[in-house]
Amino acid sequence: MFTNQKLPIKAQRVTPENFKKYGYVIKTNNIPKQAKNNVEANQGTAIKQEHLGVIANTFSSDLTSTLNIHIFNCKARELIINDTRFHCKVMEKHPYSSQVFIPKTFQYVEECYLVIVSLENDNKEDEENVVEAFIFDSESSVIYNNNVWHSPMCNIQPSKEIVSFIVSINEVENGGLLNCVEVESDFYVDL
Ligand SMILES: NC(=O)N[C@@H](O)C(=O)O
Repeated sequence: MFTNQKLPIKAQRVTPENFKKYGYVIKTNNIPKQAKNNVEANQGTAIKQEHLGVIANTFSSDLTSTLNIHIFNCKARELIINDTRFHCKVMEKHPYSSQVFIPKTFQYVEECYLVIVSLENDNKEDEENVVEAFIFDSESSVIYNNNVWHSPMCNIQPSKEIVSFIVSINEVENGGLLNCVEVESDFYVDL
């Protein structure tokens, strides 16, 4: 799975295109003038940018799942080698729900958080996953598709202040592994 990565993974700046196979990137705080998904709303008092992402719910219909809202107040993560390298020790996934993280900071932060992802592979447990890492600014939200492996949220902002994220995810009460599967990992990401 994630304990035999040969070299540190080099993080890249995220775009909707390079992140597409893992989920969605939603840029807030900018109203693209000619975006194809702009529509007028609220009797002309708002510009709606619609269909920017999907929060999937693939729980079995015989389970009661709820689309919950949480806030994760994420502390700055420890970075080594002059704040350039992150040691990823845990990966997790939500088998039956997407998960969205919407950051809130008091000012723009170019390198705000690190998203480390990997697609579920159908091969054996002992085969290494392909992992990619992306740097998000503080005006970009992330939606992880269900069953996409990801590191627990990783605040890398240089000021070392807490970054609060509004988080939404479908969950089954006391669902345990139905809601979240965690595995040990041991690899490095270079910012
Ligand atoms: N993704 C993340 O940071 N953590 C959550 O999935 C969680 O439920 O802990």
